[in-house]
Amino acid sequence: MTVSRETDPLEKYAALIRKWNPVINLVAPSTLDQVESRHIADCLQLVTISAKARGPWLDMGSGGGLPGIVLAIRRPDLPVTLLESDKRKGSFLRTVARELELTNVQIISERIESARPLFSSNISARALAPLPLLMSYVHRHLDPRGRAWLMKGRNWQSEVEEARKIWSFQLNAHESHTHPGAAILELTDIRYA
Ligand SMILES: C[S@@+](CC[C@H](N)C(=O)[O-])C[C@H]1O[C@@H](n2cnc3c(N)ncnc32)[C@H](O)[C@@H]1O
Repeated sequence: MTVSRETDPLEKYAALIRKWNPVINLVAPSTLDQVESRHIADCLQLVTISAKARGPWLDMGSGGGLPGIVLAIRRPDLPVTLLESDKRKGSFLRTVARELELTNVQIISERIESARPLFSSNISARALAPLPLLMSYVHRHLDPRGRAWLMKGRNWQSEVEEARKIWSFQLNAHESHTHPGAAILELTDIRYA
């Protein structure tokens, strides 16, 4: 998957990340030259594997909008909510939504654990929290028939083992093509064990 220059809104998004990053630290400064090849490409994998997803989508702890903004750009048919407690990141996300004319995006600047439950059909999170804690966030905001898409690093198997001590769920792990050993965990039927 490549991001073509100039015409693609993803390229405008990458430019906004580069512009704001010195002020807000949206991605690690050491990865700023890899916004497209690392961060956006990582999120485009989620867009591909979730192609059949329908209904409202919630991205928790969106930060600079990864993967929520990428998803909103590529899936204009989905209403996408970005839940991010950091007010400055919220300002950045509002700027991106306005400049890219993303009419399917809503931003909520609250904490995940105190925001009113959203009962979303889909939930994503990237680099947010260890899986056992993340599951409690997902459980609060996911429709019981919904699907969670959790982007985890190479420790994902041990995180799943830990989470299964508290939670029961169906798991489909999609291997990452951008980060060796990492995976996107697709979870359904989430309940207390
Ligand atoms: C490490 S960053 C990852 C951001 C983005 N998902 C990414 O992959 O670049 C985690 C983000 O989650 C937000 N966050 C952490 N805990 C949160 C909470 N309890 N409620 C809302 N946002 C939270 C932080 O403000 C931060 O922007």
